[in-house]
This record gives sequence, C-alpha cells and structure tokens, in this order.
Amino acid sequence: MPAELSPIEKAKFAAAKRASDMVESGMKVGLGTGSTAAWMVRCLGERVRREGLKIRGVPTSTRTAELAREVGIEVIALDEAGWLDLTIDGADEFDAELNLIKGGGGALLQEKIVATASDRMVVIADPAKEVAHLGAFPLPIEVIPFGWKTTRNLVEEMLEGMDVLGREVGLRMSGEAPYRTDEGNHILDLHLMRIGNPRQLALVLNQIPGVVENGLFIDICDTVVIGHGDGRVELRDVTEGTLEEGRVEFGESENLFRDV
Ligand SMILES: O=C(CO)[C@H](O)[C@H](O)COP(=O)(O)O
Repeated sequence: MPAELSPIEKAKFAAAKRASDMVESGMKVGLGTGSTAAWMVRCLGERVRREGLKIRGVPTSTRTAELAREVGIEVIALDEAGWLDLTIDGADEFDAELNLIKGGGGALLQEKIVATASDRMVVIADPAKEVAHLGAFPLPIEVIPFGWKTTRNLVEEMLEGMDVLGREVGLRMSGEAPYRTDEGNHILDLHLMRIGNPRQLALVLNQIPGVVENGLFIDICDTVVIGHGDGRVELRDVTEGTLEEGRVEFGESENLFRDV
C-alpha cells in the first residue's frame, strides 16, 4: 500500500507531473533542484522506463544528478549539451511577472546558468509560492569563501540605498560549519521582507566583488505550472495569463509514492 502524501506534496507532485508531460523524445532537458524538482525527475524516469522516452538531462546539482541516474535518465554535462530545449525547476517565490526567488536549496548558481541556456524555463510550484511582492522568502546569494565577511559588509552597505523593508544578512550554516554549494562557495541569506525593485537589486548585487550570483531570476521563467493538493493544475504565462487548467490523476503514479 503506497504511503499517503501530504496535500503539499500532492500539490508539488501535480505540478511536476504536468510539466514532465511537456518533455518530448530527443530533448535535452535541464533538471532543477529541490523537492518539487525531485518529483519531476521521478516522473521523467517513469516515462523513460514505461514509454522509452529518450532524453538527456543536465542536472543543476549533485543531488539531482544522483536521482536522475537512479531513475534511469541519461545525464550529461551542460557543456556537452551546449543548449537545452527546456529546463524544469522549482522556485521559492514567483510574482505576477514570473520573476522568481530561487536558491532555498542552495543550487541557485547552477540553476541560473542552466535555465539561461534553455529555450524555455518552466517553473513548478505549489500555490504557497505565489506572492504579490518578492522578498518574504530570504533571498540567497552565492559568495566566494575568500573574504566573505567583507562581502557581507558590502552587501549590507548597498542595501541601505535599496527599496527593501528588511536588511538582515545571515550566513547559511550546515550544522556547525558554513554551508558549501556544489561550487564550494557560501550562501548569504538576505532577509528583505519585501523587494521594491527586484530587477535593480539583481543588477546591483552582482556588481559587488565576491558575489558570484543572486537568487533573483528576472525574465528567465516563461511558464509556471501551479499544482494543487486535489490534483488541479494551472499553467500560467507572463504575457497571456492562464493558458490551461487541468487535472492530474494520482492513481496512475502510486508506485512513485512508494519510495518517498
Ligand atoms: O531553488 C531551489 C533550490 O536551489 C528550489 O527550486 C527551491 O528552493 C524550491 O524548493 P522546493 O521545491 O523544495 O520547495
């Protein structure tokens, strides 16, 4: 008997399942990171096994690479792929313009490189990720370890002149030690509460020496697939609004729930 998923996991699964159906044989696909993206990787693995779907996946983290291989997806490096047809990834927040905060899982640098090297980026999300203004979720920025405290001071100084509500900057920890990304860098989490001008902030952050990349994805996402706990899914596009409303059946995928 498969385990019963929580409503939030069902919502994530529904979004992931709908987005995985957008993938066609022959595609090179960017594989995101996080719990929602993990569902998408499992759904794609199932299509590979059941339908013989032939894809090559470019993972955005070592975690995702491991899972992709485990479920039978051929994994290649971004430089081998060159350019991707589609990237599917989760997000921490999205707004009406489909601008995003990403990096809650610490993979924002590779996620941004992969999404930018794709014809299309589809974000998969549960309804709680939708916000009127970005910033309630702490904005992650990836910084190199050398002089990270100096970099943090520069970030704090810069925030003084920005249209944000909060200005606290914290070093992300993993137990007793600073968190390390796949690239060996640290993450600073910026508690901004509300970001007045995400586009400007994204540009200014990347001017600071020591900042490698920030978690604001501006004009990168093309479509958001919002999943609900009862199986409903909505596809939303920045120019056309709601493109489709449909439903995902959970029954067909019960075997996927078994291992989670
Ligand atoms: O940006 C990310 C990882 O760096 C994730 O996509 C984001 O944190 C959402 O994660 P989840 O699907 O687990 O809610």
